[in-house]
Amino acid sequence: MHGSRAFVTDFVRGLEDRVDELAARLILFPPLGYLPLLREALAEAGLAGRVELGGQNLHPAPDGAYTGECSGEMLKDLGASWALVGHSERRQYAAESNELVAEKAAAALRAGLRPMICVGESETEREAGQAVAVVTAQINAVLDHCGTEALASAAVAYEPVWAIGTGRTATPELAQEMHAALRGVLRSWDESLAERMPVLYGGSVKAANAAGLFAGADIDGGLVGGASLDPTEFLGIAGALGKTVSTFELVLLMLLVVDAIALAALVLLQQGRGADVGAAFGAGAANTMFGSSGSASFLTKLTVWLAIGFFLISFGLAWTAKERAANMGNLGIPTVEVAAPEVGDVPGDIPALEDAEAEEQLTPETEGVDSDIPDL
Ligand SMILES: O=C[C@H](O)COP(=O)(O)O
Repeated sequence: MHGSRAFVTDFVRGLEDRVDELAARLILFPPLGYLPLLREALAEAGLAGRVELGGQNLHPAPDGAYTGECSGEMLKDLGASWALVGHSERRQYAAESNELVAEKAAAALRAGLRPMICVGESETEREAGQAVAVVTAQINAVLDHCGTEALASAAVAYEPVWAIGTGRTATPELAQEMHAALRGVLRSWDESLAERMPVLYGGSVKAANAAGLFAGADIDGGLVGGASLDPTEFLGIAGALGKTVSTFELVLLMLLVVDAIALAALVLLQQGRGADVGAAFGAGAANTMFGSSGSASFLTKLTVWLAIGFFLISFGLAWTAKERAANMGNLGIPTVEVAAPEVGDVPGDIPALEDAEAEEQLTPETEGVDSDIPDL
């Protein structure tokens, strides 16, 4: 519950020139009242197709006498394509049960929205060694209610309650361990779904820690709260998911192509050397164009310089590719396809973290700001 009309327009202004270079898929979940304004501002900035929108909550019913509520159908009508379900603050402050969250996920699917299913354990649950069991029950409730086929378009967000808006970020190792456990639960339902379903991490993600978190093999992106209120932070976090080819790289690529063509032409030209080279420029060219020593030495020098240029440009491209790869833990949410439903047993052997280990892995950081406008 952050923001204002002015904030929305300023936020989009802060994004507009810098979104194109990002490889990450971006979804904004504004407070409901600002959804139309944000949609309009994004369209004006030319970002309508680039940034997706989602609702922070929805009612399970499609319509009816539910004062103060908003249905999935209404969110869709307002331009949303996603809906958050089971956010820890909804679970905590609105007492949303696993069953209600599952109904909301089904309502989102019915309305043609993609559910972002939030799961996460409280500090007490973690200290009791129940972290994996809690998130397993949370995700199972949704899978059981909706079925794996319907959930092919969904995403999961693991957001440990103790890390939300507290500045206490899960270490990359702890986050990866929980994500691997979640992936294991998904796999127990459907192997294909487990591979395709994006599992995002949320909980005091910042530009400074995003790359480390996103490097986890099972961490496909972030559900960002407080840090997303600052466009620069937001872009920094999204940038940790990779960037598209920069203008510099494009220029290098073009130079490489021109260099390669020139090099190939010169090599072919010099195949006959001497008189043949001169002949290529017309009668007497060898003595008039390149001096008495002939064109061969000039062409040889040119070839050498082009070859040097070729290697330098190649090294430049290799360096830029390396830099990009270093920041590319993941390219964002992959396209999701419908997977065949196949309900299996839920594994009961996923290890919970020991208390001492969990305590050690809770890393205190600076105070964070709680928010409701996450991104991926
Ligand atoms: O909705 C976002 C998550 O609750 C994370 O929030 P946070 O980044 O402020 O900790």
